[in-house]
Amino acid sequence: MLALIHLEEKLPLMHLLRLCRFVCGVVVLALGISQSVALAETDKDTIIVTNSHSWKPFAFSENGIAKGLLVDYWKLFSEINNTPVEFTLSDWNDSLVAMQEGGRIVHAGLLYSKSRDKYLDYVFPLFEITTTLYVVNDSEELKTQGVVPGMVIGVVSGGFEEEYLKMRYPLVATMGFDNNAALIQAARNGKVKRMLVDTQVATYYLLQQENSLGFVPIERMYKKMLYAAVPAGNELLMREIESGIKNIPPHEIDRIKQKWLNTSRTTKIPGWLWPFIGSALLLGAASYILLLKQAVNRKTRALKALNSKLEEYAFTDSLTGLMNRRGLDRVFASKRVKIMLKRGQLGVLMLDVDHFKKINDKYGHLKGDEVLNNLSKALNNYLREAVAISRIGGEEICLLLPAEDFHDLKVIADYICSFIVPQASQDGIGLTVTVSVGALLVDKDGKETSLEALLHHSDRLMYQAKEAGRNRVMLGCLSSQQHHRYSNPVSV
Ligand SMILES: Nc1nc2c(ncn2[C@@H]2O[C@H](COP(=O)(O)OP(=O)(O)OP(=O)(O)O)[C@@H](O)[C@H]2O)c(=O)[nH]1
Repeated sequence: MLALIHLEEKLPLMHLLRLCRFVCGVVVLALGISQSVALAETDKDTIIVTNSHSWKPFAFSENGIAKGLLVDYWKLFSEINNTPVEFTLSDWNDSLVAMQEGGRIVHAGLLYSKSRDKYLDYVFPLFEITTTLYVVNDSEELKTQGVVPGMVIGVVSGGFEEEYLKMRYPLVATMGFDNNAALIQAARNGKVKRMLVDTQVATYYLLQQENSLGFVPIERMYKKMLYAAVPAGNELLMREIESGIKNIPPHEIDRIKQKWLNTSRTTKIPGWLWPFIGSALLLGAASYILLLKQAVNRKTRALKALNSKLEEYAFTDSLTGLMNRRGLDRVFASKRVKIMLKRGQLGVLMLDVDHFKKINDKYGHLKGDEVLNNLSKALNNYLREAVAISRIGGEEICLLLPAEDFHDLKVIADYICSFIVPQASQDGIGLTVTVSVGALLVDKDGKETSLEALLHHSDRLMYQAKEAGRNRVMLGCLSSQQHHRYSNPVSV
């Protein structure tokens, strides 16, 4: 620099310009170097992540691929912090040896112990883990025994379980296995009767087996945190891991825990099962609705039939099957009768069996019933034109018939008395049936057209027929109150 100043003093302006260009070049070069240093800082080196290759569900190797809760955790760490990681899973002891060799290496998760403290710096608590003593399920004695001196307990070599037992139960013998898979296999083969294993690991392994109850947990030994650890003294790596872990959102950690710690055979439902169950439920519901609809329709039809039957019963006389008084009311209210009334074409006939009491007394009540039945059948069979044939009293039958005038009414009444009524007689036992009839022609001039009134007038005519000697017809017209006596040739 002194030399440069010296030059500045001596050289003219041209040289001064050249000097300026040189200084600028030096500055640009310096900037370039500092930039490339900064680039090297962001382009992070790969971190080796180590753990066991048989510690399901925390870390394990399947077909050469690293899997498990801790593997997912460190993959997430890598993604979020843009730091490449590489998994080197091995037997447990080898993973600890690798940590002792140092370098840019992280132990994915392990328990704190004094012996490990010598070569590890623990960074961050990751997950809680419980460790349980398991015994074979076939011995009640083993199940109730607990930990006693001299007993042999299977453990993973170099694992915290081994260290824990030696420290807490120095008189207990341990049988070491390279990894959890080997330990559990030995337990299942009957080589060890007791084993001290992390609860989550045992649950995961045992649930994969057919006979999951081969081993039972008898005592929870401890509950501790799993830590991430770096080789002792590597401050820079420790800080990088610590700040990187803090960047991981808690819900992502929960998701990973959910994925690995809630895994069991019972929850493994194949993907196709849900749509299948959905379709089956839909189909079931649709069939149920259809069946329900059919059942409701069937029941409605049956109910309708029953209702109409009940209705018919309500309008029918139970002895003769003729319509009763209610039935007569219904027919009288019909359009057909209204038209007949309007046109003056309705005949109302009141029939009363003569000396019916005598028939009952002489032949018995049942024979009296039979007479009523036979008379009803004959009326039904031969009076097709009748609008109504109704039994309205004991032996009283009322007929509504079309009749335009007295002549019509006379012809019909004659036909009834001389042809239809005798059908109820039983000549073999000397039972002759005759009736007295009140036959009312409802003239179109007639003002009073209620059924009550018509029955009353026809009844009066019928009683006149009785008074006149029975077995005869008394004709009458409502408007004129004219009565025509008509005698039937048949006599009692
Ligand atoms: N068998 C039978 N008898 C009945 C029934 N309903 C009413 N009677 C009987 O019919 C008889 C009617 O008698 P009455 O009203 O005195 O008249 P009758 O004997 O027919 O004499 P006249 O009507 O005056 O010709 C009574 O004895 C009643 O018990 C019935 O459903 N079945």
